[in-house]
Amino acid sequence: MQNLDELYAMILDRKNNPKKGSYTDYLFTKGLDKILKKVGEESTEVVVAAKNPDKPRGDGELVYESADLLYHLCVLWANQGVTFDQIKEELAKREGLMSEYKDRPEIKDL
Ligand SMILES: N=c1c2ncn([C@@H]3O[C@H](COP(=O)(O)OP(=O)(O)OP(=O)(O)O)[C@@H](O)[C@H]3O)c2ncn1[C@@H]1O[C@H](COP(=O)(O)O)[C@@H](O)[C@H]1O
Repeated sequence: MQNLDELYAMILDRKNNPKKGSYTDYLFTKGLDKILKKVGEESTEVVVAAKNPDKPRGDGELVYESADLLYHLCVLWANQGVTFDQIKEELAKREGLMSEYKDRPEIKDL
């Protein structure tokens, strides 16, 4: 079982100790533009999977594509020197934030 902490740690290890033939190493070697292209593609695939639950994997399609996106996001963070702890700290700062928006006007259809 691999949690996000472990996945990020493994990706960082690939960055610091390049392993020939590894897909993660391939992304780091290609660099930022390639990583951004993959994050963009995988984001779109998440959207398509959510809109088309009748794909071969059914609901599993969204799970599969979401995992792909999370992996590529972790590669982007590692490439840019952003730690997973920073992401968690940012999320933690937002705890309880919703109450600040309780008087926000209802969102109308765009
Ligand atoms: N979680 C992942 C993971 N998710 C997706 N992918 C790869 O992401 C790629 C996405 O598929 P695509 O068809 O979009 O891309 P592609 O055609 O293979 O390649 P390009 O389009 O990028 O040229 C696939 O090659 C997947 O294998 C991942 N590769 C690695 N991991 C994790 O990273 C670990 C180490 O992997 P390596 O770095 O390969 O040793 C693995 O054990 C996993 O835990």
